[in-house]
Amino acid sequence: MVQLKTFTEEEVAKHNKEGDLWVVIDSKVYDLSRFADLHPGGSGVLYAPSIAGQDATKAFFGLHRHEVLLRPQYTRLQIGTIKDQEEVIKPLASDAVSEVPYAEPSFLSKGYYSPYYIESHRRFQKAVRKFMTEVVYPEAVKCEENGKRISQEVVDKLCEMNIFAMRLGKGKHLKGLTLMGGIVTPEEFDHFHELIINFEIGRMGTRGFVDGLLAGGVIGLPPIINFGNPELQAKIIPEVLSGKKYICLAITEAFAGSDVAGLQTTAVRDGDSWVINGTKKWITNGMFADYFTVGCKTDKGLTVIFVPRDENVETKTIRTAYSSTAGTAYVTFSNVRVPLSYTLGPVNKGLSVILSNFNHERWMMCGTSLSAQRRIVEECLKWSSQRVVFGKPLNAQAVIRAKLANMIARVESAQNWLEMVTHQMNNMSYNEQSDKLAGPIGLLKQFITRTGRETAEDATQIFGGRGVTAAGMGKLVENYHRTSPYDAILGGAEDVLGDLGVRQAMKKMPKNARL
Ligand code: HEM
Repeated sequence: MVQLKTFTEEEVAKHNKEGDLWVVIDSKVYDLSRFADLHPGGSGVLYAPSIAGQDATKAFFGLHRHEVLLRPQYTRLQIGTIKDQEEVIKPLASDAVSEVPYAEPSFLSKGYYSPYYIESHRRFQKAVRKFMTEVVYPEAVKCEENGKRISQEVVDKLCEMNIFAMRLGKGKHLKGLTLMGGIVTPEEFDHFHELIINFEIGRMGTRGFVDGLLAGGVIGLPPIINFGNPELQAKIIPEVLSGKKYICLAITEAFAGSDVAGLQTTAVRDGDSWVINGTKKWITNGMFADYFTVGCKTDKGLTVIFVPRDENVETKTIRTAYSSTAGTAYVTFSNVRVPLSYTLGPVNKGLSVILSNFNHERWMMCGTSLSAQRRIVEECLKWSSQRVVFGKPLNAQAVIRAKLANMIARVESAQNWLEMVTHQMNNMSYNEQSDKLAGPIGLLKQFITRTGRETAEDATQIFGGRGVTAAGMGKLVENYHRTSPYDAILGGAEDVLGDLGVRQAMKKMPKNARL
């Protein structure tokens, strides 16, 4: 390693003009003489008397994210450090938690206790955070921007840790698998471990990639696990869990969304086969899926059928407000023929197969969505303390503090509700969950997505123009503001879910309840 020189502030101050320009940022001396003309913010700003040859730390952090300084092309600009000064602003270690108040769920905050999380969860969280930071995050940023699907290399690493399998929850599909390099056993793995994965995914702030990260499989594979015939299960489950094949769920159509009973894709029996015709819309991961779990109209109801991609299956990209890394597709089935043995669950009773998936999907979205919302709270707390306006930090303004108070209260209340529901899931049988949790999960998802949009609005106001700029300081806020409506639609529209919650409560009203 090259030993960096040390300089005094007086020495740095002499380099304060075009062709000979140094600045100090957080005790580090940068030679910007040649970079000035390439600086995205222009060269003029760098020659200002308060910047050229001076300590520009405050100005720098009012305009750039710390990550700018960590990019290899910019770290090279550092020529030394200031004598007897030490850097204060350091990047977090890849497994570290943020110390910004409310940036993490309270079980991760120093000195706080939790009734739900035990040592196994904390160990697991540390390992998942490290893996996500080192392996997945760089890929997330790249794919979110270029719109390409997740690379096979990263999928292979995810599958080696069995992260994809864990995202399906606890159960028989985990049997015999080594989870996160053996840090938890399949028997020990519970819905809090799973919640941790969802939180680590959501906090990346790359909403399109969150779905590109095989979300289609999280909802497309369970019908095979729960309703497929043994031969189909033996072939498809290992292929998908090992990342060799991709699967998605194809239910929604241009004709029917939340109104599943209105589907128009048909499956007609012909000897030992189904012949499938129709179209599906908004199919997450459809662009790169090898397999489709398809909701079809049959003679007396709905039937769910497993369909491998062949020349009669066509997928076209749907351009949406989030990144096309999610692989959102319009799918056309033209006389697709599959064996009757590919039927998932009872013929004409597919609605129960579809509904059986919903609670888990919605609960998963509560986790990723709330985590994204919490990340925005962290962004706002940081920004409002480092941004100086009218000579004071932004958080010296009462109106900003009032917005922060509401944001914090929203994530903390949703977190506590979500953890309570997760605790119930850990203790209830599947049937008890269907009976008792469909309503609360619907209401909780409505609460998280609605408050998410309020937080997106508040955050955009706090960040100003940066909140609508896709790169730089406000990039996470911009991404969140643009994409938070997704969570209010996918997995059941917000209003429909709120209504479901209330209808479930009405069903359970005691017959003798009177004021
Ligand atoms: C090592 C030193 C510096 C590097 C590597 C650097 C790099 C960059 C980069 C990459 C951007 C594009 C936006 C982003 O990605 O955040 C930018 C924008 C900018 N920079 Fe710098 N910069 C440096 C120092 C400074 C300093 C000392 C100032 C002080 C005035 C400054 C003022 C600006 C301004 C005004 C913008 C435009 C910000 C905006 O559009 O919101 N930069 N800089």
